[in-house]
Amino acid sequence: MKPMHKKSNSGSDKNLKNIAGFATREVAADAFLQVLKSRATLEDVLEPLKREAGLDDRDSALAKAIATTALRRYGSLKHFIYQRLDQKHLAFARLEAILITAAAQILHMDVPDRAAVDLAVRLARADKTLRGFSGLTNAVLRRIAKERNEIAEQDDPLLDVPQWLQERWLRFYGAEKLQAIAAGHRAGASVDISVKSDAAGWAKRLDASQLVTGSLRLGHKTAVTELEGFQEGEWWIQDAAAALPVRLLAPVQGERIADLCAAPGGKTAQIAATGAEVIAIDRSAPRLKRLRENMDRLGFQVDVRVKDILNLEDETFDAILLDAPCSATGTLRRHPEIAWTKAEDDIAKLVELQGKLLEKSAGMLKVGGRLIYCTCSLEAEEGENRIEAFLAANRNFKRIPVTPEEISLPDAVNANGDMRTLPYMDVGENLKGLDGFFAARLQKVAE
Ligand SMILES: C[S@@+](CC[C@H](N)C(=O)[O-])C[C@H]1O[C@@H](n2cnc3c(N)ncnc32)[C@H](O)[C@@H]1O
Repeated sequence: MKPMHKKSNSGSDKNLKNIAGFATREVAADAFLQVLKSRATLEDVLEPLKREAGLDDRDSALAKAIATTALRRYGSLKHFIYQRLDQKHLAFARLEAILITAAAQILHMDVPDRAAVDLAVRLARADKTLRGFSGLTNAVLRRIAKERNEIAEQDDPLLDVPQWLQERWLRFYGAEKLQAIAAGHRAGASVDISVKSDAAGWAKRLDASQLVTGSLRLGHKTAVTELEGFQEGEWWIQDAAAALPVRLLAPVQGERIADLCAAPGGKTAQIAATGAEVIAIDRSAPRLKRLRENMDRLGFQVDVRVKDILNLEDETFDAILLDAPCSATGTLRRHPEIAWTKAEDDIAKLVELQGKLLEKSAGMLKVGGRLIYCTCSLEAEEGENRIEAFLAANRNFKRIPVTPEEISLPDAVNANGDMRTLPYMDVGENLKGLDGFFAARLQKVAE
């Protein structure tokens, strides 16, 4: 759904707004609200809001951090705010957004309580509809600040997981893993990178840690575009888990490999780096534009095609990577809004599409060829069950089990030999967390 670009209901009181930090808080609260209302991504709604408000880079980064924290902690912040209100439901969603984004700053960010409370009160007073709630805003937020220790004692990562996701993860993973997944999502995500070569050398040059899986992890917040090797195309940003499916594919120089659902191209780059010929296909022209820019920076030659996979003409490949569209519930660490913008119904629709894409991919593979199917979802229907159903219906395919040694993550291989990473897993000494990914490796054994 398209994000709304509705103007906030602000009044014209210049004195209220003319204070440092007001515009940043307004952008954060409105972005939070628009994400929930439009079921859009935070990135999509933030851009126009930041531009309209004329925020500089520093304020843009703060607005993004506030909105991200508020979305990551939405369930618990709402819980603790309503505990301190007489009513069960606030009639105005924008008031709730102001309270939640302010509570996020008070409880989870390095923002002075006074600034967070004062700016929230100003936001309420500057909005004609909410003017009468400025006293309530002040009282609730002051209580949140005063009772932070009590709140911390009652806090539980499960509060930030919607009920429908909790039920699914409890069924599939059990109570202990459910709790660990919820904690993993709260921890957020670092910036991981994949390098063309010399991982140890780049770890030193970038002051990064080398993960057991081979990716590098940045421990600092320097803008990546300013780091050594970025402009020169020596490396690219890619979550440690997202880098594993191509490791399982193990492309060989000279092979013709189809990268299906390729954009924006993290996996395309990995395949191209091996010297294999890559045909990168995706139906989204804007996302493929980003893929082309990425490949240009990295200096990789890739055959890029804007096409719906389901409408591809007959053509065969030595190997195929199918990174299917999915609910992306494995990426809540970096996109916390997904917990609140996706619904259970979405999964059934995606599962149907994944099944069709798998069947289509199977038809385009030569006999003896490898097929990697992967999704960044934690849902069994989009991973384990999808592959079981496919293998049951396609006797000409067999699984080539993944071994723990291949990916250096002993806990990330299930009993069937499929890869299943979870957001809380250890990826090195004192290094935790990667996206939740599923990957299966199949081989076509007969026509
Ligand atoms: C998980 S993302 C791919 C991420 C990418 N492989 C990477 O590593 O950067 C899924 C992609 O599938 C594409 N897609 C969804 N349905 C498609 C279809 N029927 N045909 C082609 N591409 C499709 C979307 O445009 C999206 O870019």
